Amino acid sequence: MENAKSVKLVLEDGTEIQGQSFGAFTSAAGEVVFSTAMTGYPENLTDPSFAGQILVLTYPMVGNYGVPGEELYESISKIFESDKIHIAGLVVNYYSEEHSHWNAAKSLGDWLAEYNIPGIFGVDTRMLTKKLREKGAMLGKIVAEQDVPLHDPNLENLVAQVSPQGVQHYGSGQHKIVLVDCGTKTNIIRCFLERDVELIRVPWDYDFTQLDYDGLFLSNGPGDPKICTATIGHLQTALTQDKPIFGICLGSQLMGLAAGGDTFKLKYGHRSHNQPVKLTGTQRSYITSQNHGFAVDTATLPAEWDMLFENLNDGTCEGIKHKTKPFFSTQFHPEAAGGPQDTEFLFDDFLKAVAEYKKGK
Ligand SMILES: NC(=O)CC[C@H](N)C(=O)O
Repeated sequence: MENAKSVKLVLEDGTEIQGQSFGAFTSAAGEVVFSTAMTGYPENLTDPSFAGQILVLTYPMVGNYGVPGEELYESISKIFESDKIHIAGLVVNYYSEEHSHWNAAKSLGDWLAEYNIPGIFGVDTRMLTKKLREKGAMLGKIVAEQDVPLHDPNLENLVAQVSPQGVQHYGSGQHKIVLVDCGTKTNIIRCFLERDVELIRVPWDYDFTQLDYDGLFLSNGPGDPKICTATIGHLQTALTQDKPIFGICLGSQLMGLAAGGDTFKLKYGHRSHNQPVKLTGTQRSYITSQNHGFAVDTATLPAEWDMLFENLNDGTCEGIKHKTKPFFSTQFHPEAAGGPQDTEFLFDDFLKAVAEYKKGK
């Protein structure tokens, strides 16, 4: 892009990297994390789990396929993972303002500018990623004209910021599922609506234990799971009952905490579309889409819980399950968007458990 203004990326260890501005010419601070996914920026940027984070994309050329226009399906987005961009800033190597794709409606830079989100290009993202891998995810900022202080988004209740205010209903299928929305990706809603489900979407701190439902689902979401004490409290009540429970990503961490286990912050997290996981007790592995900075500490799980999936790169917990009750979770994203859809069958497994629970009632 010609005539782009200069901006810099500053890390908490003092590193300063000069680059050029695209998107909004403004300053922003956050936690700097990297994703090695090769595509999927429309999905990633609108995933509420990225709230507060400055995202570094290691794929060298970004923007080529532009950004699609909005289309609605059952009053939710058909294309994006929520109704706005959630990242705090974007860092890329080569930015392509020029784009070409059958459903592109605008450039990535124009889309970022619409939401007042800064981007910086011309950064050696591989050098930067090596640094983040060695030192761990760091606080950082993109600085345009005005300097801004560093701040740690994980100290804030980000879930409260991205969770909806009220209750919404979708679908008219036979299984009544409560979705606790801690910042859900819309593809989770789409995955349910493609199945035989009536969905009741409730805010993160809503007391769903009072509702009449057949199965409980806990969504993904931003920040440190330990901040969601209200959700953990309601979940503890649900764990004393027998209705099936399924959690994804933050939802998995909340299940681990409610069960009495602990979570910890990974050095630099897992963010990509090709993370291998192994199903416990088998030699079966799956390639999964992931975006998380925290994980359940398997060693702290109570005796009635097991690790369900293990990450084959670093051995960390990628899901848990109760030994006797129909409660399970994945740290990865079976709904994909972006990434491989190989584990979408877990939605069917959950609904099978719901049908069995209803039969046995
Ligand atoms: N995608 C998610 O739900 C992320 C969960 C949590 N915020 C983490 O970073 O680990």
